[in-house]
Amino acid sequence: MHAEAPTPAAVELIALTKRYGPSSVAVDSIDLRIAPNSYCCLLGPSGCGKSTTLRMIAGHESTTSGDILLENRNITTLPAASRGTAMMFQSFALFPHLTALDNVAFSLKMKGEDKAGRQAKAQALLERVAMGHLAQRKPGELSGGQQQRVALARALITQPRVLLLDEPLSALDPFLRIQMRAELRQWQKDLGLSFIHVTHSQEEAMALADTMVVMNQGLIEQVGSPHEVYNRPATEFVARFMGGHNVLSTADGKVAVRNDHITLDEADAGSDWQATVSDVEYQGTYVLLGLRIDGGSGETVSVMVPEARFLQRPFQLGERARLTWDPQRAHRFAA
Ligand SMILES: Nc1ncnc2c1ncn2[C@@H]1O[C@H](COP(=O)(O)OP(=O)(O)OP(=O)(O)O)[C@@H](O)[C@H]1O
Repeated sequence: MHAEAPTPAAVELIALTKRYGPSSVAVDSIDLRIAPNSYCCLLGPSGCGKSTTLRMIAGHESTTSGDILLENRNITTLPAASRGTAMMFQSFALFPHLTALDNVAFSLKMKGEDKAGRQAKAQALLERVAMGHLAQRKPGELSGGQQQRVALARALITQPRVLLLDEPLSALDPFLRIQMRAELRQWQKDLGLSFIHVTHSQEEAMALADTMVVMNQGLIEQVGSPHEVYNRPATEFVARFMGGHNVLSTADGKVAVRNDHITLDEADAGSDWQATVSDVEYQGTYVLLGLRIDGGSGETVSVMVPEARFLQRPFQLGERARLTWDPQRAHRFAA
């Protein structure tokens, strides 16, 4: 009896490392498996190494050591064009003087494919992203969303197995960004490819990802679904970076408690966690309160109170309150 071969990862990184100098480690021996047909977001603050990781996968940056496998094929030293990846950049990097059709057909032209063949393939891809009727427009005559679709078609024309996206939405205004985010997610599902998307936005990563990879200082802090990462942050860094959490020093050590899992009650001198309201921010469906904990530490805690509850007891600036939470919702960090 033969055991079934495990499905290969779309992309696997093995001890992948990038040094820009003897004392500058941009990516520090990371291991990662990205599932086939999944949306993966590399997330982290500026300088954490996410773009360098993406560029190494794309072949736009050499590796210092380690391996990159694409569907079990070692692509670590292959030229970018032979890897089976394609890249979509911030602000899409379309050629302004070429029509949408010629932008999409460009890489086939570079490969020497004849004009009729490459234009037919480019037109078919533009149809696929609902841009067929605008094939003769130049980028300057298209909206931001339409440009994104052209950029996608251009990336897909090389028939990649994995699409790499470097901050593709950051140049768009907030309204379009949210609309385009939904389109990216839909395309990934429709195309059945894996997308690897670099972003510094927690919100964007949570909205898009099947798998989030949170990076910090060249290392991976946590890999998991948005739900796992948000509800069980592995480290203090992840809890603070994701936002929506308070990191509290308790008798049992540091714990993370979501700001919507803390309740405010009347101050009561005999109990722990007495605080003074230092900030009240109305945000529509809820009110966000900042409170300074009593005692020397001056720690502040944020508490998200649903609007209706706040209206029952509208704590004001300078008022005293007591914080409570269900101990089961106080999350301890791994190791
Ligand atoms: N070409 C380079 N030469 C030297 N150092 C570099 C180079 N590119 C990046 N670095 C350094 O490597 C580290 C990781 O950079 P990288 O661009 O991967 O981070 P990032 O998380 O993508 O940040 P950002 O969101 O700001 O682009 C940073 O400390 C950066 O200064």
